[in-house]
Amino acid sequence: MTKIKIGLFGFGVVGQGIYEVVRKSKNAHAEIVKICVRDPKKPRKTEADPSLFTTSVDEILDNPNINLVVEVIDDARAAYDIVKRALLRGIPVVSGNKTMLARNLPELIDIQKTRNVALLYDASSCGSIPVIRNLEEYYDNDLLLEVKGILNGSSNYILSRVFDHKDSYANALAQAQALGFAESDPSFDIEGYDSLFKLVIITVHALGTYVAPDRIFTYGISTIHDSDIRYAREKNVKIKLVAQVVKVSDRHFTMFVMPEFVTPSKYIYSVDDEYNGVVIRGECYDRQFMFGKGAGSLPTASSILSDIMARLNNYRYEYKKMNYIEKPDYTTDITLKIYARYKETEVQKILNFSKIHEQFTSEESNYVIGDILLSELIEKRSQLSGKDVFLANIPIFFLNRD
Ligand SMILES: NC(=O)C1=CN([C@@H]2O[C@H](COP(=O)(O)OP(=O)(O)OC[C@H]3O[C@@H](n4cnc5c(N)ncnc54)[C@H](OP(=O)(O)O)[C@@H]3O)[C@@H](O)[C@H]2O)C=CC1
Ligand SMILES: N[C@@H](CC=O)C(=O)O
Repeated sequence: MTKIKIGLFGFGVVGQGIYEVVRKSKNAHAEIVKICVRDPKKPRKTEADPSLFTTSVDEILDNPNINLVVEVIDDARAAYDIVKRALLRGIPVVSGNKTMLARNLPELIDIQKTRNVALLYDASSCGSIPVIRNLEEYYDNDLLLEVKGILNGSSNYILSRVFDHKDSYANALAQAQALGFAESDPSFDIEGYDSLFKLVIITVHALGTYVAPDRIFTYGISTIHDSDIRYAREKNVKIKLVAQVVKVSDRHFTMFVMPEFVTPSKYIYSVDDEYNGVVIRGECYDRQFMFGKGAGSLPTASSILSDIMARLNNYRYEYKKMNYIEKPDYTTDITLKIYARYKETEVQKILNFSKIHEQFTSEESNYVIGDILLSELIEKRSQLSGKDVFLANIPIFFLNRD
């Protein structure tokens, strides 16, 4: 069996976890031979031989002994450059970088095909949960109707702390950062972009279709207010940041990321802290549920280790669903029922609701519950930025056969 010789990019939260799990694993037949970082002198929790460190990308890419690149850096542009160069040289890559992947997947898929080289990235979506390989291999048919869930550990950790432990939002965010769950720029977590990037990747493996991130409605949790939490408690629901890709008819699917009111009967209601939960719904089997740690050093590293081991058997994604004869098209022409809470901003002057179900005004805050087109939300998204508006989806069942 060929030993895997790894050139590792990044030695932060995830990189150090990889170093630990590779050392622990007796059957990995893998060894980290070089580690590229920004600052080799930086003090780190995990001790590694100083001679392993470099700041030179070429020192890894030009090393003929290295037969696998593992990329876990927090700079998406630099990551794109490293991963593309490695693949073009025929060096297989394992990456956990969802920002880089979601922005560049079509090109990276093309390079994998033309250069006959593998890029694996299960750790990029839902940390330790093997969601990508399952969607790619097990759900390799067109019975899949929906993939929906909590894809971001940090925002879920914050919501759990605020909701269940009455912690302050700022404190909970600081904890998510200290525990290594949050992105270097935590606005990616709390504004929903991290969930969005994961959803883009998941959709490629669920339905065989790439939708560029800027075409997808994304709303985060940063504007959540005590009154939203009170409202949810009164209704006996929890607020979760939910990402979903759903077939709305035989010919169309939709996708979006936004907070959602979740009732106790739903699997994701009990997904707390940094855990993620993914519900997969299909034509003949109703629902299946995957649950596990979505962020953190060792959980993420264990997923990277699984991809490293998969390379021992030359595993690669085949993107079979991209070649399906009939694939559903992306639509934003669907109606959602949403809760919009605001104080100063006159939401109804910005958002055009097709139907109002409920309205409430008070000195502290106001809300409206109404029906609205997803396309309208996308069009008006920029007008809501920086405003005192919190949105939450009130789920409805979509599938109408056409
Ligand atoms: N944290 C988590 O739970 C998860 C993270 N991920 C993803 O993994 C990646 C890494 O995350 P995480 O470990 O948390 O981030 P950290 O900030 O902890 O570590 C980032 C590492 O990248 C290195 N780095 C940054 N830019 C460069 C560059 N241009 N060349 C070489 N090295 C560079 C840094 O070097 P230096 O140390 O010298 O500054 C650091 O070692 C991100 O893409 C993230 O989205 C995925 C799943 C879970
Ligand atoms: N910041 C991410 C890390 C894992 O992907 C998260 O909180 O889920």
